[in-house]
Amino acid sequence: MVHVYNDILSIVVVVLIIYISHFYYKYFTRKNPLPGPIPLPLFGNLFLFRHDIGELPGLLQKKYGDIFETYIGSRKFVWLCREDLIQKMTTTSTRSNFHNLTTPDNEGLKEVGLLNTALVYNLNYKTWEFYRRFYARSILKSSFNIKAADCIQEAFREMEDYWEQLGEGTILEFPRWIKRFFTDTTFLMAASKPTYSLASYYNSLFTDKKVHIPANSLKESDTFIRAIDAFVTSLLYFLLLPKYLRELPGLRGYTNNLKKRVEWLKNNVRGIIKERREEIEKTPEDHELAHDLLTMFITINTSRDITEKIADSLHDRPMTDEEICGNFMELLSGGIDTSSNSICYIIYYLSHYPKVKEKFIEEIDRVVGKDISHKITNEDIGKLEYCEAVINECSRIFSILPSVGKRNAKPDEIGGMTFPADTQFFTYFQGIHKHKSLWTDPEEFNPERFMGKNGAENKKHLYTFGIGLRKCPGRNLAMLELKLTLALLYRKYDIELVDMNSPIKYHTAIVRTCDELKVRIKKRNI
Ligand code: HEM
Repeated sequence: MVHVYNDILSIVVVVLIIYISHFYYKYFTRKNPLPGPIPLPLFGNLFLFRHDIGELPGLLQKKYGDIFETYIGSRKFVWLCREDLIQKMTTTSTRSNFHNLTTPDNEGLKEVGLLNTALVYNLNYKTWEFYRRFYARSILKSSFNIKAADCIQEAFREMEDYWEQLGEGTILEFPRWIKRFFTDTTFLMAASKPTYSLASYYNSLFTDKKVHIPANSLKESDTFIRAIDAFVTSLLYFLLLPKYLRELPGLRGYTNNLKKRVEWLKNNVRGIIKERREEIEKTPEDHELAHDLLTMFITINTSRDITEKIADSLHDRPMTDEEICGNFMELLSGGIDTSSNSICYIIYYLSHYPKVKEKFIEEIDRVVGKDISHKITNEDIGKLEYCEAVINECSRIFSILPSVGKRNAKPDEIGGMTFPADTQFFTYFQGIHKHKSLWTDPEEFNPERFMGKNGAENKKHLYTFGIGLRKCPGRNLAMLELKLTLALLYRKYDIELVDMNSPIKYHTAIVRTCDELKVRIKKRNI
């Protein structure tokens, strides 16, 4: 018996040695070798990802230069950290050679049901163009900005009421509040429906006066937030991690949990769509329908269409429930984490740069006025130039999405090297945003670089909202949300960090997520 075991063990060892030798033979004789950490068989450089994935490429850039490679499992990823290396990706035509990172047969995305469902992982340009057209004629329109500004101010008033109840000077865990705030505003804009997420967070604190929330909503709103988080994580997790790693004993539970939460979100959104369809059917033809994104999705190219002439000969059909569901989920996930985390980092930087903060508040007082009952208009927001420069500078120095993935359809040349079709690239925006060839004193927080005559030129090198064809369709709305929220906060309040010595605490899962930012909020003496 012992002999049999020894024989099996010898075979296993021989197979392993052959496998590892073959792996390294292939690795060291690969075409177009780039510098980068040496991968392990089966795992690649996965263990390096114990570092934050926003920071890791920066560390590797210092060691290996502006173009290097890493491996996840056996998949190779080429990192591009200098602006000239991503130039070919700036083209906005669907005939561009550079597309989203996914492939038409990505098994992970198929498994979680996120392939070709909406915009992000859609490789079918006929439907992708239809949805992009929808964004262009809805969210990017100024008429939608009016609705957005109303929703933001409504949710802000609610948040202030809770702060008032908690008492001035109470320490607030700001990332929790602002995420709830953007969840409520985004949902109000998208579906004119309350999610009670601010209310449920307030009720979860030790407060005397609880807010009345309809039964079930409290639990639903927390599950909802967790489901959106799972959705965002899944976008990267299922795209990149091969099945054999997702199914490892330590990861299987996590994988299943993500799938369960994404499924919960889908079912919930399907329910919301069904409810709204019924409401629309019951509304007489001569009555106005709710002016929100959900109604736009449902009525597009129907007799009740409330969108602005989206139809053309190529896009003249209504959307199916599954299309609406996919787009609605992306809309929610695209807008909440990005905006709420941006606000946290802006508060952090403003607190550490008092002169910038002074100028920033001076502009808000000048443009919006000190009358806090004044409803901030879109015209006011348009005039907040320095505020926009602060947002831009913050996203340069601490990029909220440090990198995005791209893939070439045909062989292409980058940096003097020819890459075969289907090479997987990561454009490392954070590296570009701090590259000495582009920026003077890149480590210095200086919003002035986005003001005046140099400002417009510098903005061309800022990739906050991505690049080329897939550039963020929510960018105008995002800018409006950030400027308005900052104006509402700073026109009325002094925001102090509780610990000025603490570095920013965050982790990156696509978006750099602020884990902790304790603040004290007091009314300003105005
Ligand atoms: C501060 C806020 C935001 C930032 C920093 C941001 C950033 C980005 C970036 C970097 C991309 C990837 C672009 C690329 O692949 O090159 C993207 C795509 C996208 N964003 Fe945003 N975004 C923000 C807000 C929003 C909002 C408010 C929405 C929705 C209303 C939204 C919806 C989307 C969608 C649907 C895509 C996928 C586009 C496609 O693949 O065609 N984002 N965003």
